[in-house]
Amino acid sequence: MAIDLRSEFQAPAVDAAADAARRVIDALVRSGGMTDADMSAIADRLNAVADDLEAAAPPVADRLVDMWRGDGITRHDPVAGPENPIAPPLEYSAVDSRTIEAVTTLGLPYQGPPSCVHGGVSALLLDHTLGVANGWAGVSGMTAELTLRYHRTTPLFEPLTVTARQVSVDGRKIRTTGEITAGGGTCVSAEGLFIAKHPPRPR
Ligand SMILES: CCCCCCCCCCCC(=O)SCCNC(=O)CCNC(=O)[C@H](O)C(C)(C)COP(=O)(O)OP(=O)(O)OC[C@H]1O[C@@H](n2cnc3c(N)ncnc32)[C@H](O)[C@@H]1OP(=O)(O)O
Repeated sequence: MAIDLRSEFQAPAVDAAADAARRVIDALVRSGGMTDADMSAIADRLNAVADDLEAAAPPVADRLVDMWRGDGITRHDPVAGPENPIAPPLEYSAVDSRTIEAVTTLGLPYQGPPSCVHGGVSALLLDHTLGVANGWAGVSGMTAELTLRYHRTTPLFEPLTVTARQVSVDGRKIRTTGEITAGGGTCVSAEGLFIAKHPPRPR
């Protein structure tokens, strides 16, 4: 069952623009210096798009309030946020009442070792996914500790399954585990300690 706690804030045109930006990021990294494209002209065109966006954008303080409307999963975060071009984005499904998963395939912008996912990117995906699992299970908090074990390299260009499960809640201490698997094998596993605390939302 797909987890969709943000349907009231759907913005298909915004998501489509973010998707286009993801294509641009991927194509830029893929091109590097090995392209016949006129990169100076492309830089001018991209800057023209940024000029249009900046001219029409709200003050940051107003946007921060807007980002934190509602109580569900955010739309702007760097892992699952459909409106954030640096998010793959992950789309979560419920496995059971305390477990969630998402399947994603990462490309060149997320590379660390040759043809493999950067370890910091794996940490980002797991931190956030453990946090969302906590929200899904009903008690969430902030990351106090995140312990990772990199069992083997995590491949680019192959489907990755990112899973997280809330294991226990003891007072304010929430313990959550997760892993990234590829082809049925564990690439990265994570253990997190979260403390039930919620910074005030911008108003
Ligand atoms: C649907 C919605 C989806 C929502 C989905 C959203 C998903 C987003 C997920 C993103 C997660 C993040 O990246 S969060 C961002 C990264 N994390 C942070 O920035 C956190 C920075 N740290 C802090 O703000 C603070 O240190 C806290 C909140 C972690 C704890 O501070 P505190 O609230 O003052 O609590 P404090 O009294 O110190 O500690 C409470 C108890 O926890 C223990 N404790 C505290 N920290 C630790 C620690 N590192 N290791 C061990 N134990 C610790 C203390 O010993 C104490 O135990 P005892 O004496 O009671 O036994």
